[in-house]
Amino acid sequence: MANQKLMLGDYIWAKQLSGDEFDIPIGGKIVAVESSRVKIQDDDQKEMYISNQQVLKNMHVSSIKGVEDMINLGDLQEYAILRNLHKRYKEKLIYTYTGSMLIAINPYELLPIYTNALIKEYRNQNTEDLLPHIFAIGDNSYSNLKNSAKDQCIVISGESGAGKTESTKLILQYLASASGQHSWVEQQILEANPILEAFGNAKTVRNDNSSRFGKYIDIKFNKNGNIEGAKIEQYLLEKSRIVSQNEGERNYHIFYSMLAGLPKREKKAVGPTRRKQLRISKGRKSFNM
Ligand SMILES: Nc1ncnc2c1ncn2[C@@H]1O[C@H](COP(=O)(O)OP(=O)(O)OP(=O)(O)O)[C@@H](O)[C@H]1O
Repeated sequence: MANQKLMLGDYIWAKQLSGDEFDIPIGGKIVAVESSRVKIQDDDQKEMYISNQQVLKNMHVSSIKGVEDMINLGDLQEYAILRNLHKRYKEKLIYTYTGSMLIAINPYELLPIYTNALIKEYRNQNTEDLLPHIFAIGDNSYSNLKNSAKDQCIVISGESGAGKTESTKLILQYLASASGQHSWVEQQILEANPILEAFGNAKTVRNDNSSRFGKYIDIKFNKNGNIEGAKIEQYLLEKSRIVSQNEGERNYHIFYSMLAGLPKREKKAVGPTRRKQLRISKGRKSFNM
């Protein structure tokens, strides 16, 4: 874009020159213009000089403002998608649509966006009138189920620690609440989680509460839309973790819970045997058993 005049205040995309194969263009606002280069400020307020040759193009207005549904991005490229998500995340807007899909970014902090009042707000509302939210996905499924009487499916996927388990619980919380009549079946579905997590979750280097199994949850609704029951199928449990764990990781939570609850004498009898060590220090042997 060497020939086009670059103006102060313009938002541009610029090539990175580090040579890394995963490099993508960066977006920024021009804060200074010189003859052969411009200074830009990126979304983290970091300033850097970019040569005129590195400048790819002006940023589309949809990327400057940010969009709630990325179908509306003028520039539907990986770099524009990542910048949009990053920009929203910084404003604590962790949910963004891409058509009927919802992208969630793990906030790693408790945001005040899962209240009962919000559940009510998302019930039967047009998703376009409200901020993108996981409750809207729950509501969409629930409304489709009621209106079409056809089974619905929500697929939650992502890398370890992305927030799949938390998202599943939030959808269940929404469905339990939306289905109206509070019965103990709904309560049982929600309360089954801690037990399942005790047996199937463990601390890993990426997630203190990592699910080490896949889960298929089947929720049955009656004609009135009330929850009547549920079935949880588990698959691919990481069984090897029971006998060995990588450095910095743990066995399944249940073992620690059991030990924590045992009286001292019993704990000694069933607890992990201490490793025998033979340490030889200056001129004398010491044994740690
Ligand atoms: N919406 C959220 N709000 C606040 N914290 C969250 C949210 N989603 C996830 N977290 C935090 O991130 C941690 C990891 O999330 P989660 O266990 O759901 O990941 P996961 O995708 O299920 O990982 P794995 O595949 O390892 O089981 C949670 O324990 C929680 O602390």
